[in-house]
Amino acid sequence: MRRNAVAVVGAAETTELGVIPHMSQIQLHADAALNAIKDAGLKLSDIDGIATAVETPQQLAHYLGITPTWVDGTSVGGCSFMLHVRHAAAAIEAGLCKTVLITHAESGKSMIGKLPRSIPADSLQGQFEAPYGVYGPPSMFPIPVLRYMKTHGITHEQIASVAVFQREWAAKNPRAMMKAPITVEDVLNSKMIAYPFRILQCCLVTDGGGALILTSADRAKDFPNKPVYILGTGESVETPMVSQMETFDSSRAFRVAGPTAFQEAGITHKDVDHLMIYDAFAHLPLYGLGDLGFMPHEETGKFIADGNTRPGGKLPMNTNGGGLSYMHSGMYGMYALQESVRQMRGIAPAQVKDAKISVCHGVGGMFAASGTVIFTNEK
Ligand SMILES: CC(=O)CC(=O)SCCNC(=O)CCNC(=O)[C@H](O)C(C)(C)COP(=O)(O)OP(=O)(O)OC[C@H]1O[C@@H](n2cnc3c(N)ncnc32)[C@H](O)[C@@H]1OP(=O)(O)O
Repeated sequence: MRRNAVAVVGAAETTELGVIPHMSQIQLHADAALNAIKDAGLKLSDIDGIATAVETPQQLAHYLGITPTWVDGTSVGGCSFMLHVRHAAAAIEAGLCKTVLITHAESGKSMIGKLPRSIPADSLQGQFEAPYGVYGPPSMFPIPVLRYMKTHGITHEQIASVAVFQREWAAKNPRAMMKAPITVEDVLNSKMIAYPFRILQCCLVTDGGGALILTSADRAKDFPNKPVYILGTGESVETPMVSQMETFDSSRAFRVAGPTAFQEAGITHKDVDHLMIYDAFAHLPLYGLGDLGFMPHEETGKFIADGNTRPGGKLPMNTNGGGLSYMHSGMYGMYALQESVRQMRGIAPAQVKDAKISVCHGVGGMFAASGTVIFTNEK
């Protein structure tokens, strides 16, 4: 895909975030979508492409009353929206549509208009993992981490520091759910959820959503906001079963998606001003830093614990507070995309000064899938 050929011209979250029991999931979708369309200065009828996961494109088109010429219902968990950006950019470049709405929302906390997730008995996970008690993220995600720690010499304190520094970012963000300062000791003394993860190392369960509007860069100058260009993208999948990962020391999907995006963008790691690494649980930024090639895995824990990703650090990461402190199950990867776009527009609550390149990396279905988008505000 050509660099900078497609731009984000609209971006918005739901009006409220957190606990929203008076809105159903599809209403949250519509709220995010209408806010993004307004942000782009468009009308609903201008949208000719829809990408969405969890709710299907047809449900969303019906609810919004539009008839798109291009749809994408790719649903690979939390990074679906990174893949939607990649697919939408390709579709716009190919002339299949002009203006794409990517939207995601969930009533993750209030469960209004949403069925609880279940693992089908006839799926691979249902047959070979769930019967052994590995059921759902808090019991699946922690399995590889002990092997990761042992192989790469990572300590519990280093992983706890991810939560501590993200809370520092969250304290600067009025919309973050959790803002009170925490220490490494607080994290390691908080309620045990699934060893080794304590509650402060697990993402929040919330209601909310967000949406993006993409169009060709040639048209982007006609929109009210500073365009944010798509410099590079990558995607991959490995396996839905944590027991079948090639290795616990690394994610194969990360190692494909991340470098593909860097290669497409034509940048090196030194060019990155701002980084979002999807943090459903506190260890994921370590895997991301290693697998995306920022540094060897052995150095990731020390790099974070030394404060390099905290406010004022040399690689600002998860600057809205991330899934651990901003909000998570509700927006999934959309919270990371929204923050990358805000940073590139220069309007983030904790704005990184002069940031020109933002890398946004997502994970889906535990380590099953991965998507990376590299944004820039310079054409
Ligand atoms: C799907 C993909 O593709 C990839 C992914 O993203 S997977 C991730 C999907 N999301 C998850 O798995 C969510 C993980 N988190 C959780 O399940 C829950 O937060 C949890 C099990 C960790 C805690 O739930 P719980 O024990 O029922 O806590 P709960 O009784 O709701 O709250 C107790 C207190 O802790 C707080 N709290 C709850 N979760 C918290 C969290 N994650 N971090 C910090 N504080 C939290 C609450 O605000 C509450 O505080 P008050 O007492 O002051 O009101």
